Amino acid sequence: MGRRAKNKQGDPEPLADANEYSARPSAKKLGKRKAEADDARESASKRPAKKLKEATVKKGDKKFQTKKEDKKKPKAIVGKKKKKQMSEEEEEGAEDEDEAMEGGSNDGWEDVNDESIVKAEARSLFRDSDDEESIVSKGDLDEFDVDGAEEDDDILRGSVQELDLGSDDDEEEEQEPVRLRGKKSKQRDRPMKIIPTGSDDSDSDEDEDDEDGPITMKNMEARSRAMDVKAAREADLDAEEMRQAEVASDEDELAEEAMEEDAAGEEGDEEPFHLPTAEEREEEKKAGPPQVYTVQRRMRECVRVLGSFKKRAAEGRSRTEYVAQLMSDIGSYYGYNDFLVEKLFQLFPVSEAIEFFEANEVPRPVTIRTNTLRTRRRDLAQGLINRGVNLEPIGKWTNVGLQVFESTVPIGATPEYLAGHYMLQAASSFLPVIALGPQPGERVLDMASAPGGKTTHMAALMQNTGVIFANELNKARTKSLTANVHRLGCKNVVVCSYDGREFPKVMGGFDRVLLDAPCSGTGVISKDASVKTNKSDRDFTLLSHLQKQLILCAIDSVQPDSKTGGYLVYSTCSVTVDENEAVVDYALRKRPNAKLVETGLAFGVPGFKSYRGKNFDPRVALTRRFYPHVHNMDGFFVAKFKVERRAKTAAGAAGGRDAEDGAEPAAFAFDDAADAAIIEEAKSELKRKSMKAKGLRVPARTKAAPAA
Ligand SMILES: C[S@@+](CC[C@H](N)C(=O)[O-])C[C@H]1O[C@@H](n2cnc3c(N)ncnc32)[C@H](O)[C@@H]1O
Repeated sequence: MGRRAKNKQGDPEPLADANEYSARPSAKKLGKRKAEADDARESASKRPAKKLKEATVKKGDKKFQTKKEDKKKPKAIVGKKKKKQMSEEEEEGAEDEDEAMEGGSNDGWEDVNDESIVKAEARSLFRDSDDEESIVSKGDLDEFDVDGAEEDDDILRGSVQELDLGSDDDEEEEQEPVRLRGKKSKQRDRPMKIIPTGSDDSDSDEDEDDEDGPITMKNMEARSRAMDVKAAREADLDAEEMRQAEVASDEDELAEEAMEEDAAGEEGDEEPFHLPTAEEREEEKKAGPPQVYTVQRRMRECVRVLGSFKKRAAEGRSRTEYVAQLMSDIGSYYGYNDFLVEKLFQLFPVSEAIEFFEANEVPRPVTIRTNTLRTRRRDLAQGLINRGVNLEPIGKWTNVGLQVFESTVPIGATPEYLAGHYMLQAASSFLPVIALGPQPGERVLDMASAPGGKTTHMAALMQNTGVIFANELNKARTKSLTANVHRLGCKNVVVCSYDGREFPKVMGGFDRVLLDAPCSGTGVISKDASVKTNKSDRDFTLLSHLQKQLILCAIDSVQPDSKTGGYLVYSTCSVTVDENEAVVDYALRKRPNAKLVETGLAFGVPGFKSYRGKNFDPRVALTRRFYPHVHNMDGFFVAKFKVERRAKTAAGAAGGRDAEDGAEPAAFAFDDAADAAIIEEAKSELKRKSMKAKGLRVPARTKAAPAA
């Protein structure tokens, strides 16, 4: 995977890939963290400008054929195992390109101003779009329709190394094209004359001419025979390619094993690894921060041992000791406080935890959301490309997102930005709005809305109809919210400033509610490193409590009888369970009329059904988690509820919370009563259990359990 591809917001991997990720050993990478992180930092916003030049490929160019053949290669050729090897080669390739750009006439940025390139680039931008925009755009771009249009797009989008970048057709015959892993393309081995027919005495030119000529009674049989032979030969060649690719794959695996052995050999030169005892760790702490090299090596060793404990652990040492050492080293290496390291470490299998901490050191891709109230994505892309912005659609899952790779202008100050054509917005922030799916004409509440990324997205989806109440507790933050609402031309938004916990008292009966809750921000550490050290246990307790209160109010603000909706989406930019699954589970228990439903998001990892001995409602698996190391986006959580009419319960009647009559419940009066009833019941259950354990006679239950 190339530098660009590595940072491109490609279609995020499904869960299966997350598992695969977790299975990948990370220890090897540790020693190279600095270099890789620096490289990634640099590349997160870059892609080789040569891509623009690739857009100049013409119809009939041999590159099309090369790419077409490349497409046939089995996946093994570009499998994950080769990532490292490929990225090294691609870097070399990228350097070559840079040199070419400096010295030659093919300066990538000059190319940007070439209208045809801009159009060709724009064409590649909208290939995956499945929205109206793409339908509209098609006509404009028809002039670029050439044979093998599919392949054209692939060429424009392909990794640089996969392409022959020579711009001169004449030269191409002589030049050895740049190939993946320096392997010779099988395409080049194909005989020029591909149809050895019975009438082989004729020269190849004639054959070709003949092929293009009209089918006549006379040549029909020969032509049919020739086609059969051609098909058979193609099949042979494909089989041969497959075979060779498999051989290549095996060779790569052997090479990788050899590299691992070499590395082990090098390590063998070092002193044997010794896991410090608790006392030694204490002494080391007193002596000041350990050498980076020591920490790196220890982390590598601990991950290795924990990955195969029985085989590799030193005699007499426990798993807990290795884990303790590893967490301590992660803390000092990445700069987290002990509390947060442990909290985050516990979320993943060991090697995946390292991937997560690593990913937090690398910035996420810069992404923008097209404001469809003002423009279309293709027009925006074209305008920005004209200004020297190198961008591409984020992925198939969004038809409004663009990823910015490089820009000669500040993205937050272009005329398009000032005119409200886009919002600078993390890709993960699109997700809750997509999940909520607000409809035109609806009445929507955004309970915690500043600075308005999601509010303005919803306004666009609702086509400026209906009404969105954009609430924000912090008055100072309503300024940026209001500014964005104006800049993006949202006319259906009412900004208000209440504590979210006052809803639905202030206002209720919404078709849809978004609660993008205040959170610890453990999903956005790459943006705000202060989270690493400024969060304590108490913070999480308080936040979780606030989130639980807010979610109940959000549920109560939904109109269960909504003709079009009746949904709530709860989201956070945190990955901790206390702020996510625990809150959702609490809401399910407290509000039996709220049911979890599918988020409708095509990717993401299911929420935890149980965590550290605590079992959640099994439906919690319908929620979705997003991780920096898996999806290359901020850590995020999304849960979607369908709110139904409340059934009359004893507890509801006692608390006066009965929506059967359509009255808005008095938020806290009811909540307290309902909570008290549940607590009371839990206490009596405990008492019953304890009496039973003591062998005492247990009295009959006096109260019916609340509906599950
Ligand atoms: C995660 S941010 C919201 C981001 C916003 N949804 C967006 O997309 O731009 C959470 C917001 O909740 C606000 N907030 C905190 N406590 C609140 C409360 N009790 N009621 C309403 N808003 C609150 C914070 O000031 C913060 O602006």
